[in-house]
Amino acid sequence: MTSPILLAIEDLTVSFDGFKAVDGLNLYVERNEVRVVIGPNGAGKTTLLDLICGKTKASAGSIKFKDTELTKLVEHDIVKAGVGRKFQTPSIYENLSVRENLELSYPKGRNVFGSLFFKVTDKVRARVLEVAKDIFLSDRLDTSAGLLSHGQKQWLEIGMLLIQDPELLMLDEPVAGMSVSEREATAELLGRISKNRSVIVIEHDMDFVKDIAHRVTVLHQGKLLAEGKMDEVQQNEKVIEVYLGH
Ligand SMILES: Nc1ncnc2c1ncn2[C@@H]1O[C@H](COP(=O)(O)OP(=O)(O)OP(=O)(O)O)[C@@H](O)[C@H]1O
Repeated sequence: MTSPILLAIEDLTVSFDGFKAVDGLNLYVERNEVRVVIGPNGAGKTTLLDLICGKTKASAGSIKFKDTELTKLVEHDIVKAGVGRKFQTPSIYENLSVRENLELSYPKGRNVFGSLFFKVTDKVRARVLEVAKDIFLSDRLDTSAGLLSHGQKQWLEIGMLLIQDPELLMLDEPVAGMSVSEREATAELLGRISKNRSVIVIEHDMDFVKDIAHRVTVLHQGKLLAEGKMDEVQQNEKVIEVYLGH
């Protein structure tokens, strides 16, 4: 039987000049789960995502993704293993169209021959249309990405990850700067895409967290402060003291 746990983090620690940004952390994310990580500034949330995607190397501990130990892999092998990461600022190609951005992100576009020899096959075209629909950009396929609204750019970047079909998708403050209706659409999008993948989201907007989280992990000073359903976490006195009460 397949394990319900997709990502198992154990005793994870990273020190920067003796300062532990993540300190002995244990975290387990299930398949098809939307996990939101919250906590005050400097709690170690971004560093945690950096560790999972290989941008930062762990000082100690383990990050198991299915049967693969990620701490031993370099960033692009972690992507190939099925982990996608979206940073806070969109990294789309502004002068290319939405369609071209999605085509370039299709996994074969980055094979041994590089994108130069990449052929846009019917299969790729079909997948681009499917993803564009998922991210509400079907009618913007030929628009230059630079002309999209801030929210649409964020969606495009999510689409550029989705087209690679990652089993784990990590998003750092995906709704920052979005309008209310864009936030609602993004919540619906995350609910839909987590039907067949897990999603880890760092977020400060508590209304949005309530909308999307299956479970919430609260970090404080690099350590796990609390974990559970949103309503449990919201009533936790330690969480109110260090974060929600502020
Ligand atoms: N490469 C680095 N070198 C030194 N210190 C670092 C490095 N990366 C992060 N830190 C420190 O680690 C701590 C945790 O930072 P991190 O960005 O992970 O916090 P965060 O929870 O994401 O905060 P925020 O909500 O402000 O984004 C901070 O004190 C930060 O200054």
